[in-house]
Amino acid sequence: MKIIIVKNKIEGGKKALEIYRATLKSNARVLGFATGSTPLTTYQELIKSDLDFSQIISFNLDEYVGLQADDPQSYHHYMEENLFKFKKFKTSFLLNGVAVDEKAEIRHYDQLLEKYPIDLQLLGIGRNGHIGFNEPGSSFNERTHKVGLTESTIKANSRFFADEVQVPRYAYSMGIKSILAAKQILLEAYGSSKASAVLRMVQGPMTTACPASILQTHPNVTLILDEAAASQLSK
Ligand SMILES: N[C@@H]1[C@@H](O)[C@H](O)[C@@H](COP(=O)(O)O)O[C@@H]1O
Repeated sequence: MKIIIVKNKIEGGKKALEIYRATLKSNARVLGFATGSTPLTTYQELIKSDLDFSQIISFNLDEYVGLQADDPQSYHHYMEENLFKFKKFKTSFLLNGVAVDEKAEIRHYDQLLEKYPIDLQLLGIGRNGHIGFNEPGSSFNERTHKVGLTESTIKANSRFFADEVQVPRYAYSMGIKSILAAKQILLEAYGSSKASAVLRMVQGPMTTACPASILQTHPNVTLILDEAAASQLSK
């Protein structure tokens, strides 16, 4: 894993932009995006940049089950507001949170991912080490699937909702196997609340108890961390 330490998430966004620039230059055609507060400065840098995404296909990691695309808390809405309305993409694939046939939706997403392999997957990390919505205990061998969210994730994500009761209890997520299939992975983590998850991801044993620890096996992972998120790593 290549680790880049930055002062803060603003600087992190600028470093991430350099990585996107290099990736697009090397003819990448498919980008995988993430949601949450972490990638926001990266999206701001992409928006301000001269990068052209009009020939780029994008995927998103996950979506809440039960939320319509235009629901303000949906990840569709997040992507629209924070990136897509400013930068035009060729096509953007997201899981449909209100699909009537859940199994067909999952199968379809896997087929799309197989057809358009991801060149660069952006990730955040949950405080419990989850990536996408692959919670502790998730199999390393799963592709897209439906997950029940843990209490800690529901609590952490409730800050985006009026109250905790409104946080959906289920989500669709690309699985660990789909994430590992990306040619390159960029994970960003900022703030002391992520320090223990970062430690377990980088220096802990590889275990499903910390889903992000599997990234130790991927040949091309870059971490952008601020000093607080990196504070528990041994030098
Ligand atoms: N499904 C998302 C993850 O993709 C994200 O990485 C995580 C951390 O969010 P934040 O960046 O807001 O800390 O939250 C959610 O659970």
